[in-house]
Amino acid sequence: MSAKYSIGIDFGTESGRVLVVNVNTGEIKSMHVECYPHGVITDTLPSHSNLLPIGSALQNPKDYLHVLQNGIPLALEKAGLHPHQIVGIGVDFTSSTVLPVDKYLNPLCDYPKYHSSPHAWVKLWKHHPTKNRTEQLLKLATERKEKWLNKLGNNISEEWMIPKIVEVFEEAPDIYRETEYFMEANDWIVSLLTNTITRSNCSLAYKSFWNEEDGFPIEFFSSIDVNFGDTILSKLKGEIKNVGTCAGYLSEKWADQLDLPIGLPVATGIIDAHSAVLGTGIHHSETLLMVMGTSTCHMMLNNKLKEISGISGVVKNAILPGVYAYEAGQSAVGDIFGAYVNKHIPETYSQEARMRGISIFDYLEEKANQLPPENGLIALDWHNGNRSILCNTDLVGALVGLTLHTKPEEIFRAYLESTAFSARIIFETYQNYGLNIKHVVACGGLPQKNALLMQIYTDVINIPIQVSKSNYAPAIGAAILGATAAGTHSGGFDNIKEAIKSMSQPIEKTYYPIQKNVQSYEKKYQIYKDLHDIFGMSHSYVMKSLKSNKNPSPSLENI
Ligand SMILES: Nc1ncnc2c1ncn2[C@@H]1O[C@H](COP(=O)(O)OP(=O)(O)O)[C@@H](O)[C@H]1O
Ligand SMILES: O=C(CO)[C@H](O)[C@H](O)COP(=O)(O)O
Repeated sequence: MSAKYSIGIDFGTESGRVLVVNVNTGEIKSMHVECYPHGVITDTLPSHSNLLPIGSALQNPKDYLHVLQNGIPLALEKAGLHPHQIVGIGVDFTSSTVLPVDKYLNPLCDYPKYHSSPHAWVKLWKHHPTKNRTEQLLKLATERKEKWLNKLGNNISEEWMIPKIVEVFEEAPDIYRETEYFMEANDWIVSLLTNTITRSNCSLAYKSFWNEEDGFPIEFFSSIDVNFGDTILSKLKGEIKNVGTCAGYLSEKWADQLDLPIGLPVATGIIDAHSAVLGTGIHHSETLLMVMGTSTCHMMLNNKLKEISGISGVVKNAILPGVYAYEAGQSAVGDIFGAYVNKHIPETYSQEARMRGISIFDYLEEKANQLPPENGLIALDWHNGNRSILCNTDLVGALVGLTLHTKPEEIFRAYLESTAFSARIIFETYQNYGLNIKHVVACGGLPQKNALLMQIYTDVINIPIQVSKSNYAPAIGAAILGATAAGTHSGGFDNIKEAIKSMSQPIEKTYYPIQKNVQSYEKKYQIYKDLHDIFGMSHSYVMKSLKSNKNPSPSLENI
């Protein structure tokens, strides 16, 4: 009998990856990465010269289709498989990445009349121009004592779906009216492939104020604006399905385009970081997973519900049936290193790296590795705001301790360290609420790319960090869901746990704390925390709750 495979598609911030994974062994038979031709649109829309509002992060939905249309056939060709060896497809996506579509699921940005309106395009998770509106939503929800807020870290983020939709409602009423559905990009892809309208419980619960018990908060929506309340539910309709179920079957149109069998099971979508929990096979409640790339998400599973202020949310059944999944995050990590390397490195460094045939990242890592942890520079890593636990996209980065002699590698190392300190604040918040952390696993692109970074994290948190073998844990997780959607009768699995046992990726390497560095970083971390409080508190929602005589969260009292 020929081996069976599942396709996992991971839509990231800059690119999409298609993996073909053996359902019995987890072997990655082939992989294809497609960079999005339009990338992240921050300044002007294609063929238009009007500047977009600061903080815009839009995308062209055609780029996602490109990943399907090019990526799947190329990955299959590389794998050399017969299409009937594929048992299912799973999709994960960055979130909340949202687009308005018509009743045929066509994106409104494809309509010539809307081509020049930013509100008709995909708003990527890191689209941040909606600060004031989001603050108003939070104020309103807090005043109304909305129950759902407790499970979302007592916060509303600009990175979520509803603030992005309210932005369209208020600023582009014509587009809002003409939108048949606002779709998470993840659900859009799954709905296109299956020719159904399906929504995943995972993105809805973390990003759209929906929950299993109460559904959408319709009264809250009406309190924003009666017209919004009257219209929004119909634009969010679609069958809501749990992660781990089959969303539908590959339509004839897409089967033809992708050269796959008609009727192939397609899994309900999942957020990328959540998918990585499946891909790394984490099931223990005392293990924290860091999904490290452009940003970092800190994921934990637990059978108990704890409502933790400042995290991104806790949702039951979002990753594994019956289990609560916790998410917190840092909205820029690799992005900070990338911005520094691309914009601030002297030409002499780039030349030297080129001459040695290594990347500028590797060159800087080598130089930074020669520095002791005790150097005097400390950075704040808020170049894209602070997602957890201050929940403030307005916050900005800082560098303290510069002299006339500061070298680029010192700054690079300070940035690496600052993201580790920021991660430790999240760790301590989880722990303060009773989520014990005994093991730490790291996956995503960064752990494989920068060993110094991983050693610094290990020394800062003083817990060994296990690095997953695969850079592509989210795509593996998606493939696991594809195999689960297929069921045993088609060569897949009847439940996610069985699929995880066969397909999740092993640990490749473990970093251990170096005690001398642990002590140095302990001191430095205390200074980081002081800076964190001074620069963060004046802006943060914590101050707002203090002003209104509410108790801040225990974790915040401790810092
Ligand atoms: N050697 C390196 N050291 C530190 N950061 C790096 C290195 N190489 C790439 N990066 C950063 O890592 C990020 C890419 O991470 P990756 O996990 O591959 O992407 P994504 O988050 O889109 O899935 C980019 O932001 C890039 O600037
Ligand atoms: O908020 C998210 C998950 O809830 C985003 O998907 C994530 O932060 C972006 O991921 P990446 O850095 O891997 O592109």
